[in-house]
Formats: sequence, C-alpha cells, structure tokens
Amino acid sequence: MPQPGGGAPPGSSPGIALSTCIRVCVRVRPKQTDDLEGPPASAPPPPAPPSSGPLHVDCWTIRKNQIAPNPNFSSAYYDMSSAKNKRVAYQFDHLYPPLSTTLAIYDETIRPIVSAAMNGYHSSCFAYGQTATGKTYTMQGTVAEPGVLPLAVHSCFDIAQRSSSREFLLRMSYMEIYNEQIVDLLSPGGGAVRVYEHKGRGVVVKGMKEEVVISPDQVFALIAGGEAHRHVGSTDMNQHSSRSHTIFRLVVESKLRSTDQDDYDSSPVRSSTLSLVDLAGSESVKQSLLTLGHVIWKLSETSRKNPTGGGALKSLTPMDLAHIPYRDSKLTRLLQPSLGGNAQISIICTVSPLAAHVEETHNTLKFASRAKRIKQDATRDERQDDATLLRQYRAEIEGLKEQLQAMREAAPPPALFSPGGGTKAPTEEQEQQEEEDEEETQAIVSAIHNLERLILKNAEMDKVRRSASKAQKRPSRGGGSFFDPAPTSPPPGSHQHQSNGQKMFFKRNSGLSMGSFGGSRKSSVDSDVREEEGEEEKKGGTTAEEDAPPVLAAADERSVRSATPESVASSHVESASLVNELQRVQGLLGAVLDKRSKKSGGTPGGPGFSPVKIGPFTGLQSYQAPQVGSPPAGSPRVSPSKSKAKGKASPAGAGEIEALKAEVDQLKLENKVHKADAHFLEQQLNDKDNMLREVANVLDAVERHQEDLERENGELAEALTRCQRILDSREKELLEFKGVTQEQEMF
Ligand SMILES: Nc1ncnc2c1ncn2[C@@H]1O[C@H](COP(=O)(O)OP(=O)(O)OP(=O)(O)O)[C@@H](O)[C@H]1O
Repeated sequence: MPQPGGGAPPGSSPGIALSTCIRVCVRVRPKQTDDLEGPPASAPPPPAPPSSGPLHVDCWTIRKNQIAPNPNFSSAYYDMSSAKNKRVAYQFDHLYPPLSTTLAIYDETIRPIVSAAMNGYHSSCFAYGQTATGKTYTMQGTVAEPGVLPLAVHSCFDIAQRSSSREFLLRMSYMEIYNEQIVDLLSPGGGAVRVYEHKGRGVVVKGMKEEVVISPDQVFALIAGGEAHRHVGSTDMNQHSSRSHTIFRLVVESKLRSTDQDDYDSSPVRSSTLSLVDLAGSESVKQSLLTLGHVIWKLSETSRKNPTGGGALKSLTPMDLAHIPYRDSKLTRLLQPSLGGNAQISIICTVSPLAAHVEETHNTLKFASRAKRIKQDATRDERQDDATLLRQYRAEIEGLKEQLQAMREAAPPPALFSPGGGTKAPTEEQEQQEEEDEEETQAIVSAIHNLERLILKNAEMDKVRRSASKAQKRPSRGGGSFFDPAPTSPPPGSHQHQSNGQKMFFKRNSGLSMGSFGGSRKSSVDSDVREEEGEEEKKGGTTAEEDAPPVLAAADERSVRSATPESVASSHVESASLVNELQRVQGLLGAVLDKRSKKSGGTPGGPGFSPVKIGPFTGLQSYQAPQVGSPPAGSPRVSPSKSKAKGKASPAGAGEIEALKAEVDQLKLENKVHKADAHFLEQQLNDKDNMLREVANVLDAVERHQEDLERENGELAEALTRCQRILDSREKELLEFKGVTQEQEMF
C-alpha cells in the first residue's frame, strides 16, 4: 500500500500535460440499523466479499468493478421485471462494496489528484450521491475513520515537507453554497461573496477569505471553526447538510529550491488549487445538481464528438464550449475552471444498497457513467512574475535580511578597552543603546523567522541551503543562527485515533480537531478563540501565542479566483494577508529607522541601509502585531521628545541645533521612503497595465479567431446553398431528362 504523501514527487515532470479521463468510483454504503429495510439492531454486518464471484447487497449485485440489479431479489420497492432493472449493468474504475475503507478509496482514486495538485496541476474531487448515502462520511470521515479531506491535507503537508527540491506555500478557504448563496465559512459575517465572469480573468470569486496554513492541525481547526459558523441547530443539521454543497479549497504555490540565489530567483512559481467538494443530496437541490448533471452530460458529449483532440476538452475552441450551461447555477459557475478541461478530477459516487432507493441509485450510476467519459488535459500554471504570494514573501525575507546585515555592520564593536589596559565600563547611555539595538535586531529576526515558518520546506535541504549562503556572506556579529526556521508543523497524526464512535471529523465538539487547540498549541485560527484573545489583548492581557503558528487573515476584499493563471495572479495581488504582513513589517522597519536616525543623528543605519520597498510606509502606527515578531510590550522607544531631552544636556543653543539637525534628517528619511513608495506603486501600476495589455491582446486574438470562424461559417453556408441550388437544378434536369426519355420510349 502506498505510504501517505506518495505519488510522483513534486517537480518530477515539468511542463508535461496530464491527459486522463475523469476518475470515477462508486461506494456502496453499508446497511444500517435504522434503514427502512435494514437488519435488526443486533444483526452482524454483511459478510466480507469473497475474493471472486458476485457479492449480493440487497437489490444490487457487485462483481469486481461492475454493479447490476440483483435478479434474485424481491421487494415491494423493487420490480425486477422492469426493463431498466433487467437490462442495465454499470462498470467503473473502482467499485467499493460496503465494507471497503475510506483509505482504500483515497489511495486508489484521490491520492493521484492530490499529488497532481502538489505538482502544479489544478485538481478537484467531488462526492456525489443521494442524501444519507455517505458523502460526508467519505469526505470528512469520523474520528475512527478519517475521510478524504483529512487524508488529503496530511498528504499535502507530508509532500511539502518531504520534497527536497521544492518549497511550498499553502493557503485555504472553506465555503458552502446554500439556497444558491455562497457563504464564506471562514468569515461568515464578512460580506457578500460574488462569482462573476471577468472578461480577461475568467470566473472570479470576490470577497472570499483565505488563510495561509502551516500544519494539518491548523487546517482542521479552521474547518472546525467553519463548521461552527453554519448556524444550524443539531436537529436541522441533516436537512441543512443534505441541501448544501461544501467546498474546501487549498491554493498550492511551490518553487524550486536552490543553493544558488540566481537559479532560485529565475525559477518559476507553480500555482494550483485542490478543491474537495461535498455535494448536496442529489435528490435535494434540483437546480444546481440538475445543472451539474447537464454540464457533465454536455461535456461528455462534446468530449466524445472531438476525436481530433483525443477527446480532450482543452483542445476545443471557446465556440465549442460556449453552449455548456455553467452559469445556470452557482455551483457550476464556481466549479467551471475545475470542469472545463484544465484540471485533474476524481468523483466518488455514493449509493444506497436499499430497494427503496433503487431509482435514485440508477440516477447516480448514470451520472457516474457519463462523468467517466469526460477527458481532461491538465497543464501546469507556472509563473515568472512577482504576482505569487510565495515570491513576495521571499522578497520580503531577503529585504529584512539585508536590513539586519546593514544594522550589524553599522553597530560599534561590543568590547571596550581603555588605552592604558583594563576594561572601560560602558556608560549608562551606551548600555541603553545596546539594549535598544538588541531589541530591534530581535524584532527583525523574529519577523524573518515568522515569515520563514509560513514557507513549508524540507528541513535537511534547508540546512544545506543555509550553510551555503552563510559561506557566501561575511560573518556577522550575532553568530549566524538567527535565520533558523522553527519546525513548520506539529507532528501530524496526533489528532487521530483519540476516540471511537461516529463523531464527524470536523464537528466542533469532536475531541479530535479541537484537541489540537490545547495548552500552548492553541491556534489563533479558531474564530471564537480569536475573538476571546482579541478581547484579552484589548484588556492588556497576554495571549498564548508563543508557540502558535502565525496566521495571516485576509480582508474581505480578498478574492479566491478561478483556476486560471490571470485569476490566481490577481488573487495574490489582492492578498490582504500579504498587505497586513507587509504593513506590519513596514511599521517595524519604520520604528527601527526612526530610532537609528535619532541615535546616529545622520544617515539611518549607515551605508547600504535603505528602506524596504514594499508598499505604503505607515510608520509607528502600523507597528502593532506583537504575536509576529514585534518587541515586547513596554520596550523603550526613542520618541522625538526624548531626542530633544537628550539635546538639552548639551550647552545651550548647541542642543537646539542638534535637535533641528535630527528633525531635518528625519524629514529627509521620510522623503526618501515616500519616494521609494511612489516608485513601488508606479511599478505596480505598470505591471498591472502590462498584464491588462496582455489580457487585452489575448482577448483580441480570441475575438479575431471567433470572427474568422464566423466568416468561415458564413462562407461555408453560402457554398452549401450554392451546392444545394446546383443539386436542385441537376435533379430537375434529371427529372426532365427522364420525362423526355419516357416520352421518346412511348413513341
Ligand atoms: N461507508 C460507511 N460506513 C459506515 N457508516 C456510513 C458509511 N457511509 C455512511 N455512513 C453513515 O450513514 C449516515 C449518513 O451518512 P452521511 O451523513 O455521510 O450521508 P450524506 O450522503 O453526506 O448525506 P447528506 O446528503 O444528507 O449530507 C451517517 O450516519 C454515516 O455515519
């Protein structure tokens, strides 16, 4: 059996298109004690299937990967003489009888698409089936048997941490569609979520929150929080779950690692999404699931009629795909990028074995049969520009490291000796300055450390990389251990197997997911916990954040886009979490610059010390994120008034001049920073303009192509009409000729 996180190692097949049919499997739910026709409560479970030969589960017979109505079954609900039951047998890639495990399904049907997602290909998994057939059981699982979602999340982190060639940045969103409304489960009060078609970027989802995640436990905690946000009483829960679609989406960015900085800078970032979708009961939500069925049918027909492209949807023109009714429901609209050809897809269809549900089971099996005909042709989305979050974080870290290096070089040597021998005691002012220097250094080191923690990587490879880059750099005063990344995630698996029973994996009160909040591992991602902590902070209390992973919460305007390159890029650009982080670091550096400027009374930080060019400088006001690398509360700061107070110690007049000089320097510095900001903004605008221009060019090309096709169509229609006329006149002539011949024969 493959190990967790198995499959092709990321980075192994650059540029290769994955061309496969949709993987479809069917899982038959076991009979339960409360089923209408179920066995009595004390009945043993159905026998394990014999290794060969048919297995009869109520009105169905399973033989290897084939399922057909059981000819020997009789029930009031089941008419074997009906044409449908007599004739049909369905065949799938995999067919799972009642005693199969979710792990087997995961290994055979889902693991390949999870590996593909980590390898840069957009991937999706859907659970489709009638209410109460086990969709949620399969996707979420229970404490005793974790579902596809937790297994996939573990695989993703495992792949990220085992990969010696790539580093990863993961972020997630969690949403549901209920009554044709999209609800952001990570931020339910966060305003409306909108899906619309952007002319250049394709399908765009606006207003969805994303969280950068660094461990499976953090993901599970976020999902548990999201589950709590559904605002559904336990009695309404089944009703609600059978009528809503739940979508978990992980955005995966990865980049080749290299000890050579130039190689590293020039390597592209791969960006992909992994969507895991627990659909509503197939009989419950008519509009969206009918539309999904319709879309699948149209796609399978289009795929079948396209032999030139090997049946692959990607080779079809926009005209060919224009008639696919994606926009008829929110679900298909949202999933359009995952269904349109450029994605790896697995579908798990769940069915009931009961005769009472035979009609709906036929419907599900027909849906599954149609889906497996669709051919996908996924290609990687690789980006060279700065639009990915991973590249922006890396640039940020490099900037901070340069600042730190410059600070260290500008600092005076630590030991002071008097000319006549012996140690000269440092003055009180020198001591205070050293203390402040140390605090500032620690603040930057902490910021670097926390940004590094968000990027997932193999620890061994990291050691090699660090020692190589250390060898390239001049030795620094601090001894060089500042950049060591902390372990990126707690040991996986600790949340599993904690109790038995049928508690769902992510339900809020399950000991499993909430267990990971305990003690110092308390995560800041659970909404309630976060709110409480916010309250405590306001009251001046402390939070248990030291060991908790930092979480960058995105603002409401944040977009989760469809899986097109343009939309992913745009999503990254609009990343409010990045903006938060950048503003925080700006504030941090603002504070450092401010202090150094006041201390030296000259160019801040000495030679090579320049502000990081990453967005609007917000100064000390934005220096407000104590959990991610700020100095301890109450640490000394050099304020303008303090600087003036220092000046008063000098002879009268000279003090004032000193203060004025300091102010002039400060103004110069601010001016420099504003210029840097303006330059950066200008660059950003230019980049956006360029992108828009590119998009407009592509659109023009598509429009031209469309016009050409329309013209060709018109010409063909004209030619057809001409041919038809000629044919008609020939027929007429032939008839006339025949008439003449007959007349001649008669005479
Ligand atoms: N393979 C299985 N093994 C054991 N129990 C199962 C299995 N599949 C489903 N069940 C049980 O059947 C019941 C219904 O399952 P579940 O809630 O997952 O159905 P569903 O298809 O998600 O329903 P809905 O569409 O209403 O959300 C649950 O009690 C679940 O624990």
